[in-house]
Amino acid sequence: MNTPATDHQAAADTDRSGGLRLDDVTLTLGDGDAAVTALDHVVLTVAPGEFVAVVGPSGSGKSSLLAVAGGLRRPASGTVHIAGTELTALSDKERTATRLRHIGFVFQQSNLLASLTVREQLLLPLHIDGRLDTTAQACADELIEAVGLTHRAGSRPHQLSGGERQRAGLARALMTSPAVLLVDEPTSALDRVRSAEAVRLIAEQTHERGTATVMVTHDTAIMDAADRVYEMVDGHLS
Ligand SMILES: Nc1ncnc2c1ncn2[C@@H]1O[C@H](COP(=O)(O)OP(=O)(O)OP(=O)(O)O)[C@@H](O)[C@H]1O
Repeated sequence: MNTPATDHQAAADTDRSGGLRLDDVTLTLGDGDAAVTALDHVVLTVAPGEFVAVVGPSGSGKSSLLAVAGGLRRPASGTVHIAGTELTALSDKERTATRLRHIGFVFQQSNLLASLTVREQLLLPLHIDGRLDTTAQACADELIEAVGLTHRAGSRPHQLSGGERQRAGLARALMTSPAVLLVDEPTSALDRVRSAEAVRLIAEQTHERGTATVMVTHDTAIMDAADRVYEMVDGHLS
């Protein structure tokens, strides 16, 4: 596979052979009597091009799982590997650099910047990084087309529907051609039909671009598109 997104990222020399691996990961939040075991000896491997869904009720540890997998939180014990790199062995600075380069996040709220158009949202990180060349622009246009927003490329978030904002958030997350894509409850703002569409699009992009994707959700109705489904209960993954 050789998409413009991967071409563009060639310089980043991501080792995609690794995907995502969590080994015996435990996370405790809070102190003393208020301490909660948010992740309890979690083991999870997601291969490149694989779409894994994690389903669980509120408070079961889904957001904690994404925070640890994405290097936003350090686990109390266990290891996290991303694209062949042990995230848990890195300094804070190295971890941030690895996160920016190799991990894409799609949040519940799409977190788009109000003043920017869809196309500008995708190009902003490269602009800041001084890497805004024609390849980057072609990559942005290709991703915008892939998520069906070409006709909305010049629109700002307030001019978009909830589903369109989600799709813009997905395109933005894919812009760095991440090895790992972490998706938090992509459908909370959407109706049934739009939810199914959003999840199908994530599955399609995962398979096409070879990302190792984890989607957490409490919505059991949207799991059909996933290659594997896990259940999270009280920090346990099974
Ligand atoms: N800062 C904190 N201090 C103490 N406990 C916390 C803290 N943050 C979260 N928790 C607890 O950790 C557990 C896991 O929380 P987490 O947010 O990962 O669950 P979740 O499955 O994502 O929930 P939701 O679906 O409601 O977002 C919960 O019991 C929660 O109350």
